[in-house]
Amino acid sequence: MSALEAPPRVLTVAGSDSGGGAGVQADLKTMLALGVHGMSVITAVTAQNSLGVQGAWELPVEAVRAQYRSVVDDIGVQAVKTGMLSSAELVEAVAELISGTDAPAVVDPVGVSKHGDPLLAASALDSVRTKLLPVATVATPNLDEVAQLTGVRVRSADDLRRAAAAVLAFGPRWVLIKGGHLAGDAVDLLTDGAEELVLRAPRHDNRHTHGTGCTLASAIACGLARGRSVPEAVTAAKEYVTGAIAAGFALGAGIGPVDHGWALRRDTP
Ligand SMILES: Nc1ncnc2c1ncn2[C@@H]1O[C@H](COP(=O)(O)OP(=O)(O)OP(=O)(O)O)[C@@H](O)[C@H]1O
Ligand SMILES: Cc1ncc(COP(=O)(O)O)c(N)n1
Repeated sequence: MSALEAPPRVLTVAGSDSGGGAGVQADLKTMLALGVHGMSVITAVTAQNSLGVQGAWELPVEAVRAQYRSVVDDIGVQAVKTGMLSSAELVEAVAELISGTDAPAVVDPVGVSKHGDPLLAASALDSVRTKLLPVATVATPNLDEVAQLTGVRVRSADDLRRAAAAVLAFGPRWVLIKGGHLAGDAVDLLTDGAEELVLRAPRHDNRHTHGTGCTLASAIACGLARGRSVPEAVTAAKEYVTGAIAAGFALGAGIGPVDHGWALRRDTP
């Protein structure tokens, strides 16, 4: 890239995590580490730290729409990533904005935080199923989100295919079922119903995993913005998040963040 050439642009539509480990903060750090220009539409502000979510405040839908239009109409995007959307009204507004944007969308259907604090109203689940998933290029639910959205409970890696089929029925082009909450290797399944890719990484015995899901989805969006195929982007993103988990560090008294900067330091003695 020459000095005058702009990097690919990626937009996150997500909530703010004051502790800097998940949400918009994780997304922008991932984008910096992966060499794209990161931009944000903030949907909600959370008071959050290593112990949990102490408060959450949603933004008005017109503030979300205005941020999105400001970015897309002037700067333009090569990929969009969504995270915490909080309410049915915001889910539906964001789905409509994405459907009018000519760029791939990675949808992380964030339901609850690692500590079990709700980040999406129960009344918004149906809008996620019927409005948001159909506009996703890739949806990246974890096992709790799969259960909430489809009723399918994954107990072992053998159940991942059934979970993927249930999510694909809502209309995303691809689904990545994240098996990070299972025991043993960290196994995820990517499929579009025809092609299938199993992504396996050794489980790192590290409790500092705050923000894994946000980081993975953002890294996928970075790959798509560079013009990579979905399997290529997901493979590279899995490698990035695995390294970030291996380097996760303690902060505060609870669960610390993954290290978004690990790949930048990889070649530094
Ligand atoms: N201990 C671990 N070691 C290696 N990889 C892991 C570990 N925990 C999770 N992963 C991987 O991290 C990625 C994110 O998966 P996870 O299931 O944690 O998502 P998530 O629950 O949405 O994340 P979060 O809890 O941050 O919202 C997946 O690729 C998963 O396999
Ligand atoms: C604003 C925001 N968005 C997403 C998450 C999910 O991340 P995690 O499950 O690691 O807490 C979060 N905690 N906060």
